Amino acid sequence: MDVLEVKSLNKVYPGNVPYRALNDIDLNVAKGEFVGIMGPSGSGKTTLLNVVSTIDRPTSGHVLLNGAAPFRLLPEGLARFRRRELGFVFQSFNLLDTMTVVENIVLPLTLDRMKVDDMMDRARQIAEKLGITGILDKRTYEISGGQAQRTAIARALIHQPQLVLADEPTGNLDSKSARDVMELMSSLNKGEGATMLLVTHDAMAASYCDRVVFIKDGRTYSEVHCGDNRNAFYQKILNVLSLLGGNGHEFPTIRV
Ligand SMILES: Nc1ncnc2c1ncn2[C@@H]1O[C@H](COP(=O)(O)OP(=O)(O)OP(=O)(O)O)[C@@H](O)[C@H]1O
Repeated sequence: MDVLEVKSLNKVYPGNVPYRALNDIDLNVAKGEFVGIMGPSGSGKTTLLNVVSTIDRPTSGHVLLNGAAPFRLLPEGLARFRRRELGFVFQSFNLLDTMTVVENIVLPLTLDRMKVDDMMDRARQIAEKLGITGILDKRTYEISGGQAQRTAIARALIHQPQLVLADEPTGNLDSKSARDVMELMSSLNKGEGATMLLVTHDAMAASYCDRVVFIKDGRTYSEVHCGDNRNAFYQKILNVLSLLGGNGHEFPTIRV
C-alpha cells in the first residue's frame, strides 16, 4: 500500500476573488520512496505540503496516509495523528532555543511520555547516524546551520514516522552544508526506509530524490525519475525547470 495517496485534490482559498491554488492533483508516494516537489514560485507547493501535512484542509479530494483519512478525525485525534505519523523538517530549522540539541531531538517522544532512558538510547542512535553526537548537550545558538538542520532531521525521524515532510530544508544553508544534509537525508531514506516528501527550489537537493514531480499553476506538469545516474537526473531536472519558465529570481538556489 502507498504511504501517501492524494486523489483529485483541490484547494481554493476563499476571498473576494477566490483563488484555486491546487487543481485536481493526484500524487502517490510508495513506502520507502523519496519524492521531490518542484515548481515556480506561487505554483502551489507549500499549499500541497500543508494539505498533505494536515495543517490545512482541502476544498475537495482525498488525502490518505497509510490508508487512513486524517481529515475525518476530530481536532485532538488529528493533532495526535500528525505528531505520531508525520515528521517535519523546515527551512528555518524550528528548533526550540531554550533547549539543548538532545532535548530538541527527543521532543516527539516526550509528548508520548516514553521512558527517559529509552528516549536517550534512541537519541544517541539517530545522532550517530547524523554525525551530531558531539553536540548533543549544546544549546541551539552554539551550533552551525548545518548542525541545526541535522538536529531537526533527527527530531523528524526519532519517532519513526510514516512520512517525513521537508519544506526547503537546504534553503538556509551554504552549498557544502546543503549537500551534507541531502546526503544524510538520502542515506536515512535508503538505510532506514524512511519515506520522504521534499519541497525545494534547489535542483541539487532535488537530485537526491528517486523522483521529482513538477507543478505549475496548481496542476501536475511533469515528472522525472532518477534511474541509476544522479548527474543525468540533475540535468533532467534543470531541463524541466527551464521549460517551466522559471527565471533566476524564482529558482535562486540552483547550483552547478
Ligand atoms: N492563505 C492564502 N490565501 C489566499 N491565497 C493564498 C494563500 N496561501 C497561498 N495563496 C496563493 O496560492 C498560490 C500558491 O501558493 P503557495 O505558497 O502554495 O506557492 P509555492 O509554490 O509554495 O510558492 P513559493 O515557492 O513562492 O513558496 C499563490 O498564488 C498564493 O498567492
